[in-house]
Amino acid sequence: MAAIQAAVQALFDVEAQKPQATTSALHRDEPGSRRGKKRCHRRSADACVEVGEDVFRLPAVLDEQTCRAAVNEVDDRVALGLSTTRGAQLPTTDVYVRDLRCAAAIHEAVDAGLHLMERCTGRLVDCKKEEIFIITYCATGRRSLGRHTDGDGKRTLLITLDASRDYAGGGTRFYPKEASAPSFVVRPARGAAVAFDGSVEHEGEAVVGGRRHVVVVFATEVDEDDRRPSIRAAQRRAAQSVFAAPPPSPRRHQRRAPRAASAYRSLF
Ligand SMILES: O=C(O)CCC(=O)C(=O)O
Ligand SMILES: [Fe+2]
Repeated sequence: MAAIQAAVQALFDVEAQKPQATTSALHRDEPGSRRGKKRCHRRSADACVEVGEDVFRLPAVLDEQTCRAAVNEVDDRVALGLSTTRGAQLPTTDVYVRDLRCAAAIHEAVDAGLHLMERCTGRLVDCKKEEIFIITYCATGRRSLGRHTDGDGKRTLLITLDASRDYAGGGTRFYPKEASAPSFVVRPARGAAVAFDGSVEHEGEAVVGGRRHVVVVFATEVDEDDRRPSIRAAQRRAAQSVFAAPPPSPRRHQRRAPRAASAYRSLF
């Protein structure tokens, strides 16, 4: 068990790295794939991939149950008229995460996502938890969000809460800074995310069926100050909790130790 714990710890002790252009788990996360339905602690924390300049796909940081709970609560609050909007320029239907019963789980998932963002970009970012919101689109109401940037110096994390079969259209379209590069759409699987530099132009594609819900986090780079170690440690702990399998109970562990150990190794 000690060896397993050490192996898991070693993963998270790796400080910010150059962009991870791995692969596999990501592609298995594509909408519609069976793996998209598994719990996020079964995914590799390294499954981030740069899909365009300064645009990264991240693996699932939220499990299906929490995604469903959040979607239900958001829809209830919208039906009760308890939503906000971002304003005339970018009209949206938003609900603050801080108002949801599952807020703690989403905040932990956001911290895990911010940890992965540091691993992708080499930059430590943080956000104000009370400002995180969920934007909801539906075919018969607010269905899209016009082309915009989120601002220089900002890093945006968007976590998808719906399975791709729950809505038609939708996704985030990116317009690369390189004018000759074509735009592209990212539609992460439920619980998975996309992270990007806020200066990259993007838009919320029109939803033409069903509903789409996205957790929106505007993060900023953390200056070289005393808070860095504690912020980094908190994000690393969140990633450990999200990606590491829960420790087996002592009795189960005694019975099944060899299998558990190999399962851990194949995760990381
Ligand atoms: O819905 C999306 O995919 C984009 C959301 C977005 O860009 C924003 O909330 O600023
Ligand atoms: Fe945006």
